[in-house]
Parts: sequence; C-alpha cells; structure tokens
Amino acid sequence: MTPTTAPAEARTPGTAQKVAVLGAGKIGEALLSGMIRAGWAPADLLVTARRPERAAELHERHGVEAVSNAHAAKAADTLILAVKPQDMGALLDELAPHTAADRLVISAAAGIPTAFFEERLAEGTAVVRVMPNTPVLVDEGMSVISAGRHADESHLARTEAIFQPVGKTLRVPEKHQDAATALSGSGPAYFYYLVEAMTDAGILLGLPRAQAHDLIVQSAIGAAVMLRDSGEHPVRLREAVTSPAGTTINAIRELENHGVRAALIAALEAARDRSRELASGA
Ligand SMILES: NC(=O)C1=CN([C@@H]2O[C@H](COP(=O)(O)OP(=O)(O)OC[C@H]3O[C@@H](n4cnc5c(N)ncnc54)[C@H](OP(=O)(O)O)[C@@H]3O)[C@@H](O)[C@H]2O)C=CC1
Ligand SMILES: O=C(O)[C@@H]1CCC=N1
Repeated sequence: MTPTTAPAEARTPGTAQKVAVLGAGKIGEALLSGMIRAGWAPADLLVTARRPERAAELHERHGVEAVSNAHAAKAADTLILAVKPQDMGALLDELAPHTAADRLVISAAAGIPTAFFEERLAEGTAVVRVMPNTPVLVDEGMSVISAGRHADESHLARTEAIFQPVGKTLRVPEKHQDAATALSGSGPAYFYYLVEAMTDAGILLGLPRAQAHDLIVQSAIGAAVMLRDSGEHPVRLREAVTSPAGTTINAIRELENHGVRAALIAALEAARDRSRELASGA
C-alpha cells in the first residue's frame, strides 16, 4: 500500500465537528498546532492537560480553550487521546461516564489496542488507533491508521481529515500497528541518532561542530528528498554514490564490519516488542 496525501476536499476541515485533544504533551500539541495550520478554527477545538500551568500555556500559544477531560468528552464529537500508554487506563476511567457512544475516539498511544478502549467505553463506540510521528510539526508526519471494531469508513475519513494535512497517512490492519510504531512512530529518533553520531565523526575529522552538523543535515535532507522523489530503489541511490576504489566503499565496509544493518534490524524488533508489552500496561 502506498501512503496517501490528502485530496483537496479532505484538507477542508468540517465546521460542524468539534475536536478535543486530551493530554496535549509533545504529540498532542503537535497535532493541535497542525490542525490550526490546516484551517481548523480554534473555537472548534478543545484541549486538556493535567497541570493548570500546562493548560494555560496551551491556551496562550494556540488560542484554544483548555477544559476538563469530562467537559471535553461531553462537548467534542471527536476525542484524540494523547496521554502516555501507562496513563490511558486512568484517563478512560475519567472519561467513560461522560462519553456518549456516538463519539469518535482516536488513540495516538503506542501499543494500546482498540479493544482496550472498546471495553471501557459505551458499547458501540467507534475507536480508531493512529500512530503518528513528531514531524507532524512540520507537516511531514507519517500517521498509520487502523479501525477498531465499530469504526467504519466515515470514522476513518474523519481521522484522515485530521492527520492528512500534517503529512501522509496509511491504513493498515491493527495487527501491523506495533511494527508501524517501530518503523515510523519511533523512526525520527533513529535519524536524529545517526545525525548526532555522524556529527561526532565530523569533529573527529577536524571540522567545527556547527559545520559538521550543517554538512550532515543537508546530506540527510538531500538523501530524503531523493528517496521520496526519484522513484529509485535505495540500493541504486547508494551505488550511485559508491565509486570504484573510492571513499564511500571504505565507509560501507566499516558499517558492515560493525554489524550496523543487523543492529538496525534488532533495534526495530526491540521497539516492536516494547509496543506489544505496552498493551499490557507495562
Ligand atoms: N512522542 C512521540 O514521538 C510519539 C508519541 N506517541 C504517543 O503519544 C502519547 C503521548 O506521548 P508524548 O506526547 O510523547 O508524551 P507527553 O508526556 O509529552 O504527553 C502526554 C501528556 O498527557 C498529559 N496527561 C497525562 N494524564 C492526563 C490526564 N489524565 N488528563 C490530561 N492530561 C494528561 C501529561 O501531563 P503531564 O505533563 O502533567 O505529565 C502530558 O502533558 C503516548 O501514548 C505515545 O505512545 C505516538 C507517536 C509518536
Ligand atoms: O517512544 C515511544 O514510546 C513513543 C511512541 C512512538 C514514538 N514515541
């Protein structure tokens, strides 16, 4: 399946819908800011936070009313739950008495299956599980979407109307969500880690840190745009950089000697396993 960008009509937020972001930390605030950039009126949005000072900060930054979780559950048609997986049970205990079965509940939490929500909310509540990533902040997010038992096409479309303006979306069966979390949910962190390590290498080679950082970041951007836009397989793109008896092949040999490919495979497998563990509240 190919990730999709929003068709023009999906980018126009519906005015009749009110959307609440519950637990607006890093990912919740990123989504809130993305919805506002995409044209949602702050008056059609609500936000909740655990600490009053965080609620005030969110209101000041985005002009969105900060309310209690119970108020959000009663007033909003769509509830985006963005607390940590370990806080989700307590949040649902708080929400359940106030959440009518016609609400669309979207969870951004790693690991937690849609059944967890369905068991704790009114019978028939539509739940959609989404795994976004932090580049939603720059409208280059990757959001992976799965329907729960009671979510139909209209619920998926409403979810995509929120997430498509801030990047790409992809629908997958829920059984693939833990893998998606390992790949794209956590994915940006691996690239930041590589940039950090390669910048250190630049320092070892005698470059000032700022210059090393700029060289690596621009190389990363160029490589990412070529990967996205050229239609070429990554192996072909790498071969085009790798001259016979040149510099690149020496570096590639060291990467292979140090098992970097195997390390990446093991790393993503570990992330997938942790996502599975989170399902049990660990
Ligand atoms: N960060 C990422 O890259 C991604 C995160 N996710 C998922 O998003 C969720 C949030 O992650 P992240 O944004 O990083 O975490 P944060 O800790 O930054 O955000 C969670 C927020 O929820 C608040 N909160 C907790 N309980 C409640 C409550 N009962 N009512 C209202 N607010 C509450 C927390 O308040 P307080 O500040 O007081 O702790 C915090 O501000 C997680 O489930 C994670 O798996 C998904 C994709 C990517
Ligand atoms: O590290 C985490 O658990 C969250 C989920 C995906 C990205 N960050």
